[in-house]
Amino acid sequence: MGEEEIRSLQNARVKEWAALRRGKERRRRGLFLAEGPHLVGEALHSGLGIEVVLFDPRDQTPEVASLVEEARGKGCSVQPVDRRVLERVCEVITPQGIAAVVRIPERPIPGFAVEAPEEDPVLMVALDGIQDPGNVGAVLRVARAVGVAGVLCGEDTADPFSPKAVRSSMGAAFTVPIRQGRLVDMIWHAKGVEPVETAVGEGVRYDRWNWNIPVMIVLGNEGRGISPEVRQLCRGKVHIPMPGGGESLNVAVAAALLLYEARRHRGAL
Ligand SMILES: C[S@@+](CC[C@H](N)C(=O)[O-])C[C@H]1O[C@@H](n2cnc3c(N)ncnc32)[C@H](O)[C@@H]1O
Repeated sequence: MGEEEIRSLQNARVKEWAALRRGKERRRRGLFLAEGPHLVGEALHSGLGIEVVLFDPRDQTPEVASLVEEARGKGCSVQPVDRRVLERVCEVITPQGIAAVVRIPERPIPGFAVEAPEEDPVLMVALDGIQDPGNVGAVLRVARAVGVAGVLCGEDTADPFSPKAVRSSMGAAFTVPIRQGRLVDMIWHAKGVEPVETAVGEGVRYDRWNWNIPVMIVLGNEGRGISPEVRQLCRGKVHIPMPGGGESLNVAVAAALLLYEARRHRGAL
């Protein structure tokens, strides 16, 4: 193979990797990008399928060098690339010398297509039209900390595998079971799990709700809240009091308060 041919093949691969910055391409190929040493490390330690680890051999910190060694030891494909290739592929301005192309995980969600254990009532989260990937990532981060069974992301919710959501989840997107699709259909599918609406100033105070049953905390869009069609499926409504005033809480802050309260009620903290 001539040099010209090798260069054009390499260019085609770089184009394919860079295309993963687009949601449509991620879904079509079932792949996403983990950018920087922290996320590449999380991807390696979470046992995800790694297509290829890209690193800049001229900018190897000890952290990058040890990740490359670990990836090689696990039998992953490892590809040295120029710094400009990393910059072209990644969304962050400084990917710190390493990135990985990773397979989107499909982890089973108890109570959703697979049987849930009776002794530990399912705690799930549903995101209805959360637009900011930073908020989606922050919800995933708290969902992992609390130990939820899974997070359902409606089709109008920002992609949890976008570079920004993955970054703000700090790798929680790799381990929390996630499903993406039409939220109404997914709520129907989660049989025996009670969807609970969350809304400012409406329904029962969140610390007076019975969290000891299988429950799905439904969180709404940053502007309009939960859509009417999803509201219709909810069997209860809770709110977090805001005695100091303000229009509402940030959705990830609300998620944290609600999830920790549910866990505390179950005596699991
Ligand atoms: C920024 S708020 C949306 C505010 C929207 N204007 C409304 O009235 O629903 C985004 C989401 O965060 C959650 N949320 C925010 N503050 C809340 C509160 N005080 N009690 C319960 N949920 C809250 C709800 O899920 C809400 O749909």
